[in-house]
Amino acid sequence: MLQFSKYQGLGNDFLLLDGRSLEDSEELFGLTPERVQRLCDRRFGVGGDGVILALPPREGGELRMRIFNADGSEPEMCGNGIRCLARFLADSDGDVAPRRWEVETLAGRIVPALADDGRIRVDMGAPFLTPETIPTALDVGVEGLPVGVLEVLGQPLAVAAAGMGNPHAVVPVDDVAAIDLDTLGAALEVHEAFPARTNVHFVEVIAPDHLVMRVWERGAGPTLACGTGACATLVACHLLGLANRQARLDLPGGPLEIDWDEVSGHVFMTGPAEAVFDGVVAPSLFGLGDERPAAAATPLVETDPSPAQASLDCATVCINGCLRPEACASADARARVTALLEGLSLDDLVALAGESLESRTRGRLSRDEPAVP
Ligand SMILES: N[C@@H](CCC[C@H](N)C(=O)O)C(=O)O
Repeated sequence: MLQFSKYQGLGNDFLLLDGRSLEDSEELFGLTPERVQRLCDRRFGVGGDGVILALPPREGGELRMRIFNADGSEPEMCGNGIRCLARFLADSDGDVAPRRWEVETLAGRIVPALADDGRIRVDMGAPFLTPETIPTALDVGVEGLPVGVLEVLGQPLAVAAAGMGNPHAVVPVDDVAAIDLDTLGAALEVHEAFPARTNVHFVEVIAPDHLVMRVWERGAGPTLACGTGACATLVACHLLGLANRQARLDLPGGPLEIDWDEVSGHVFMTGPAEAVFDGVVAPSLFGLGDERPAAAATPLVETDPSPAQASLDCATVCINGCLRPEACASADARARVTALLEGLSLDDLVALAGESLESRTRGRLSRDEPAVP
C-alpha cells in the first residue's frame, strides 16, 4: 500500500512520500517514471505537479529530498516543493516554529525553516549564473548573467538565464497577461540554447519591489507557481536593473517574498504550504493486481546506487521472483517485512495505515487550533 500526503504551495501541488525510514539501498516505493505520470495524472490518478520523496541523508544533512516532475523526469530542486516538504515533516513529527531542516538535494544543501506566522522561509543557496552551471548556450553579458535574443517560433525573445540548481529562462515583458504562455513556454522549454531543457518565466515589472510572473515548468507545463523560478526571476531582474534585491513576486497562485541577501549571496524565499489530504494509492493504478503488465519500463533508481544494486532494480525487474537470490540487495528488508506481515492480518495493516494518517491529521488540527488564553 503506497501511502501519500498531498500538499500545495500557492497551487503548485505535490504528492509527499515519507521514506525516511527506508534503508538507503531500498527501492523508491517501486516508483518508475510511468508510475509518477500515473500518480500525477489529474483525471486517471491523484493529480499533482510532481512527487516528492523524503529519504535518509547521505551527506550529513537531516534528510534528503528527491523530486519528480509530472512527466517522470527528475529535476535538481523545487522551491514550492521544499516548503511543502517542511510542512509535511512538521505535521508528521509534531514540530512547531522555530524548526529548520538541513535538506540534501541535487542542488546542494537547502534549509527550510518554520516561521512564526505559519509560513516557511527557505535558504535556497546562491544562484548559478555561469552558462555551464545553468546549463545554457547563452553567453554572459555585461549584466553578469547569460543573456541573448532567441528566435522562438519565428519571434525574437530577449531572454536571461539563471539557475537555482535547476535551469530557468526569464523573459521580461510589458504585459504578462497578453503572453501566449502555452505556445511560447512549450517552445522555449526545449530550445537548443537550453541543453537540459528549461523552466520558462515571463515577468512584468510593476515596481522594483513588485513583479508579476507567469510560469511554464519543465516537465509539468503551466503551473500556478514556481519557487525556484521566482528566485531566478528576482535574481535576473535585479542584475538586469529592473528590480531591487528584495521584492514581492505575484504568481498565478499567489505571492512569494524573495530576498537576495547581499552578504551571504544566498536567495531566501518565504511563502505558504498547506496540507490537502492523505491517501492510499489503489494498487491497480500501478498496474498491480490486474492483467495489465506492471509498468515495466525504466525504474527510478538512486542517483548513487550501492554496488549490489547498481545493475538490478529488484522492485520492478524482480516483480515475478528474485532474479539474483545469491546477492539480493533487498533480502534483509524483505525478511523484516515478511516477519512483520506474518504477525499481522490485513485488517491490522489497514488499521496501522489508518492510525498513521489519523495521527498526522490530529497533529495538523492541534497546530491549527487557536491557543487557549
Ligand atoms: N515547481 C518547482 C520546480 C519543479 C522543478 C521544475 N519543473 C524543473 O524541472 O526544474 C518550484 O517550485 O521550484
